Amino acid sequence: MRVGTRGSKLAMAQAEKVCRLLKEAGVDAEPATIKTSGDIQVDRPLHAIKGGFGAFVREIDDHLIKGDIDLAVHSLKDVPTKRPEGLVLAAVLPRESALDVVITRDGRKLSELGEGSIVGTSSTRRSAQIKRHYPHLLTKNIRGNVDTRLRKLNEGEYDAIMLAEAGLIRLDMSIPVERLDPYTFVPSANQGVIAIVTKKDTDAFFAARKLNHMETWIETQVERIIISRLEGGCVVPMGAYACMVGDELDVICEVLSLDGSQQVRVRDTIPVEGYEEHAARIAERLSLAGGKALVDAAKKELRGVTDEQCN
Ligand SMILES: NCc1[nH]cc(CCC(=O)O)c1CC(=O)O
Repeated sequence: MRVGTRGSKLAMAQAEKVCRLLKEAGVDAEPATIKTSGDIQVDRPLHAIKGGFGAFVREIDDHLIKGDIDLAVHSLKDVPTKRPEGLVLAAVLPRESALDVVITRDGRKLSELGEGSIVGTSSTRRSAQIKRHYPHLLTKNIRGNVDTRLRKLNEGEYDAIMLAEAGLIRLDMSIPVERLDPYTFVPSANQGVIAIVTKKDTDAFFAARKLNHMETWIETQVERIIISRLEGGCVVPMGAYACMVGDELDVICEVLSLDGSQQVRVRDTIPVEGYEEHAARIAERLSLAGGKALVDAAKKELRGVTDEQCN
């Protein structure tokens, strides 16, 4: 089985992990790196690349459809909820960490940074959350892989950077971080989860299925139902996090205005049984409480901006 992925260090680490797990399950698998337009045009800002971030996933999907590869490995949060005809989400691996973390040069926490300190992030969700919870801080776009971001932090261009803890874990980087409370800084839907996409009902599909982690599947489906109902896409400041405890799910979701001045959130516990309908109802509550209006306002303001970086 050829396991296709982008050429970034993180993507390759994810594909290697899937290959290792497939082999342990008795399936012969090897990684196949695909250079996407984003990897080729590294010197251009991401928003200048046609299609933005979702384009990477679509390019890999095209190779899957053509049959160049048998399985595609992605970060689930980058995989749009609408899938091309014939392709399916076959499996998700156990969630490593849904949390966002903050890294500073001297180990200070976000709350210890002085007035006007600059936090690097390209996610509209993260910058809206920082503006809301720490209005004295500034946010500034940052691009590049984790190594590049750390270098920019160390060179003093930023006082802090905020990113997904899962990326650091997958790259085996043990650096001191501040782990942010997910009920304050609600993570992006599906953050910290590796996904395997295949053609429907193929040998590759059934092979991938063996790796599926049911608890993570249910949590991430709840999150996907919520974000797809709000139709925010990848760039709107929105978070959704579901955590399964026994036969219940603790769910929190929120939408913010781009400047963080407005925030609508819903938190509730729902039963695992019938989770699809319960998740849809939570989405409806978020929408009616003003979430939909915030999504539409943010989309309008962001018109023309493609998914520069998924939330
Ligand atoms: N938006 C890009 C992206 N897609 C997946 C991850 C991290 C790994 C994950 O969440 O699975 C990242 C980087 C980040 O948000 O810091």
